Amino acid sequence: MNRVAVIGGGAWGTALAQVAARAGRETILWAREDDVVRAVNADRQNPVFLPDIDLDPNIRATGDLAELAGCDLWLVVTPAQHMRAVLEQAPRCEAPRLLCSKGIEERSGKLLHDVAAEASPGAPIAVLSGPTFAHEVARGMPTAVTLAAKDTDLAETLRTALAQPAFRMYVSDDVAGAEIGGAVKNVLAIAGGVVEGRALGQNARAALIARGFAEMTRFGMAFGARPETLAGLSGLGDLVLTCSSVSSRNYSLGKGIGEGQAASDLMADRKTVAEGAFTAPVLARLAQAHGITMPIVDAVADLLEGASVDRVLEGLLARPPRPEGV
Ligand SMILES: NC(=O)C1=CN([C@@H]2O[C@H](COP(=O)(O)OP(=O)(O)OC[C@H]3O[C@@H](n4cnc5c(N)ncnc54)[C@H](O)[C@@H]3O)[C@@H](O)[C@H]2O)C=CC1
Ligand SMILES: O=C(CO)COP(=O)(O)O
Repeated sequence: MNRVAVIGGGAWGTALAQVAARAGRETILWAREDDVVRAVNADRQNPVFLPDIDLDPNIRATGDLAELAGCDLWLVVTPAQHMRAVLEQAPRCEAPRLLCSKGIEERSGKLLHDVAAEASPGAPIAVLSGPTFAHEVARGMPTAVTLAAKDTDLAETLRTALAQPAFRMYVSDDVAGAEIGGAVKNVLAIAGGVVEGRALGQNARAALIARGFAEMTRFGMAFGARPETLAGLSGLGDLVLTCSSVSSRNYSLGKGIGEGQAASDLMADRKTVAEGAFTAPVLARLAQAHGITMPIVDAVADLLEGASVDRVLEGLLARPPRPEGV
């Protein structure tokens, strides 16, 4: 695992390149934007997606996917909706793919490990997920994540290659659980932002986190996740993080909606990705198709389509009472 490729020069890809370089790996960061490649190589900075952070000299950027062919491990950090296309353009090789993006592919309804398996036949797949704001990880601040692979030897090998005292990796074999937590929390973080933007109060925030977690658990259990994974770093841990801070792009999007701005205006011209906006419609669709009740997710999907905050809130508060268990 000496040569590590990071595919995606956004905030999270750049932060993970820091992690790999600090672990002593020769690290190649593939970025789509020429100005990112230039700035990383010339100035050791990524001013476009992760400003004001000095990057490790062991990171070299490239805009050429062909250069990744000789790498021993690929960290895949594209936005979820672009993962398939980027992997299909990348050279064929059987280096393990560690998927670090969070989402569900909108058009197929597939989790990202299924997308990656189709786009990179023969390559082993693992997933990294958890409460990880990129700017904190890039600065070396203490962080813990879930690293999941069906093959537990692979998970251990990847952990050994990347883990550091301030980047703790907890291994698991629950790939679906790790992915579902990260995908669903992005949608719930938008709702968390609406609570803030509408000044609905701290009680409402706590209710949202608890009832949102019930929705995540219902969905996860139906799709093969284990409850302890959902209650861990990649589920509840990340839900708490992103429902509490404007550092979350999903939360900020929801905050703008709660303050009365149109979701379409907020989404237009965004350079950074708010994955929850793409996951919400497909998650709502999958839940409906499988008879899983997810009223908060449905509410977020409606808000993104332009429904009024007051009407959506009224609908949620008028739901008939039910027993608390999930
Ligand atoms: N930023 C963070 O703190 C964290 C992000 N993630 C996840 O990592 C993934 C990537 O997010 P960030 O690095 O934050 O991105 P970002 O929001 O910083 O940057 C946007 C990224 O999208 C890429 N992009 C835009 N259009 C594209 C296209 N047509 N094809 C391929 N790539 C395209 C850009 O090149 C850039 O890398 C997302 O799934 C996100 O949920 C996960 C954990 C933490
Ligand atoms: O996934 C994240 C932290 O774990 C980042 O959240 P946002 O994409 O909402 O910024």
